Amino acid sequence: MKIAVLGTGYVGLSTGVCLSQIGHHVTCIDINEQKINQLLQGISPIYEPGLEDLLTANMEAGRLHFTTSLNEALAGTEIIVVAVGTPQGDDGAADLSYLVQAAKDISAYITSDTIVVIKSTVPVGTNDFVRKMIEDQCGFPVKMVSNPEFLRQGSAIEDTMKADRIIIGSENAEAAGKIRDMYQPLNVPVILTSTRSAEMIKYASNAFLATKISYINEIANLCEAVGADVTDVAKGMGKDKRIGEAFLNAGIGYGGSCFPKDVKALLHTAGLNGVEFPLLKETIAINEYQRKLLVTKAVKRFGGLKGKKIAMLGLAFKPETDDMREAPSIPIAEELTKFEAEVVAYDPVATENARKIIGDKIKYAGSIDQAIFEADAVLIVTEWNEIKGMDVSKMVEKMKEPIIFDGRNCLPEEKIRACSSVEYYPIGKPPIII
Ligand SMILES: NC(=O)c1ccc[n+]([C@@H]2O[C@H](COP(=O)([O-])OP(=O)(O)OC[C@H]3O[C@@H](n4cnc5c(N)ncnc54)[C@H](O)[C@@H]3O)[C@@H](O)[C@H]2O)c1
Ligand SMILES: O=c1ccn([C@@H]2O[C@H](COP(=O)(O)OP(=O)(O)O[C@H]3O[C@H](CO)[C@@H](O)[C@H](O)[C@H]3O)[C@@H](O)[C@H]2O)c(=O)[nH]1
Repeated sequence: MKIAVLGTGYVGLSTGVCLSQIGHHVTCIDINEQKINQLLQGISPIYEPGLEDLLTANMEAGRLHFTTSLNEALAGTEIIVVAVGTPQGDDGAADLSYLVQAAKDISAYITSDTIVVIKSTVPVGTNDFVRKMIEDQCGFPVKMVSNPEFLRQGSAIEDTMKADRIIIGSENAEAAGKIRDMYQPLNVPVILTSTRSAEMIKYASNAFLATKISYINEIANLCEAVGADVTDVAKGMGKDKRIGEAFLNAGIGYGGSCFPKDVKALLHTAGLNGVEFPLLKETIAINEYQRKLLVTKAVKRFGGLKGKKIAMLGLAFKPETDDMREAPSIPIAEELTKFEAEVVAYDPVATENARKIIGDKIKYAGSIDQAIFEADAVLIVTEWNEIKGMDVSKMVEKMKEPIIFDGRNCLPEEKIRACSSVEYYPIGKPPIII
């Protein structure tokens, strides 16, 4: 099939690459010329494992193209997949301005055969609204499909190629059938729904996962108070198939480009429709508390942080991505500097993106060793393999004081116990002090 993907960000690019990998002819369009120029040279503008190899292979096979020209991409195209950003607006609602612009852009190229697929995460009713907008311009009925995306950054390719399910929401059975055929080579279970249910499935899934994280974080805080170990508790809970083991890792809260904004957007939709949804308000409040927990603990341990050298290990919102959107490292850096600590941070790939957001109020190191040298304490913020795998005994020897606050419970206990002197403060577990 001939497919155009509008927006080559984390979702659009991964989708475009995977659709070409299963044999379709895909043209990806973006308004960002710099991105398209990089992509035309076979260079991925984002760090995403496995993406660049598939990108170059499919470009060489002639199935994957990039352009900034709508005409080049859309003329004669059967399927247009819209994957532009829907960031958080000032009032918590999803900002649909990129989507509205995209709808205007594509209107001129739509025929009665074209199927418009909205992959961006959009509030319930948006597909209907966009359809009406395009129909007003075109003057004939337009085929719309809501096809929300569930990939995670850091495993985008695997999540797309081996998805748990594909949601296809449409009021047009023929269009839904065609999109099902588009995905057929993936051999993934497909669920057909109305557009409104498809839109709701996306928000309900993200809000549920975010709530699961806030729940385990609250259990972790209680574990700390009563002397239990949240890792054991989560393991014991997760073995119950009705609960499941995934998303029970306690830590410094959820971040990223999706959970924070999508929970707020769902709450906004609830408010517009007269539904209180206090559960979601609590999910957000717990997360806000959790994001600053490492600093709260450090302040308590030292009785103040003025002049203390604090090493932050990890900046990206999760490992295997360079994305800094809503990363817990941002409020942590802010709090630390508010307490007048001297902060030196290290991240294997996100440093340049972090610098654009956090700026020069903290220093950036080129290695773990450089960051931790003569530090009064280490704060583990992102559980990169390099950080999990570090030699803790050697590390603490290079610090001024051997104090570690592990925001991801990612250092193996045996490595801590092998240290001759250490103070190790995990989340939701008893500290180890040697
Ligand atoms: N990032 C994720 O892991 C993820 C996962 C599932 C769903 N989503 C949803 O998918 C959507 C896209 O997210 P993202 O993280 O890929 O965003 P992103 O910001 O990385 O990418 C969006 C891209 O769209 C481009 N764009 C904006 N307007 C355009 C236009 N009129 N024409 C062509 N290109 C245009 C931008 O230049 C940018 O490159 C959002 O709705 C998000 O909520 C994201
Ligand atoms: O047990 C856990 C699992 C995750 N997190 C945190 O939660 C956030 C989100 O992590 P993850 O879900 O792995 O990454 P995302 O790429 O943000 O993916 C989420 O958001 C996407 C955008 O909507 C969806 O497509 C995915 O299904 C959904 O998992 C990160 O800050 C993680 O550190 C935890 O604190 N504990």
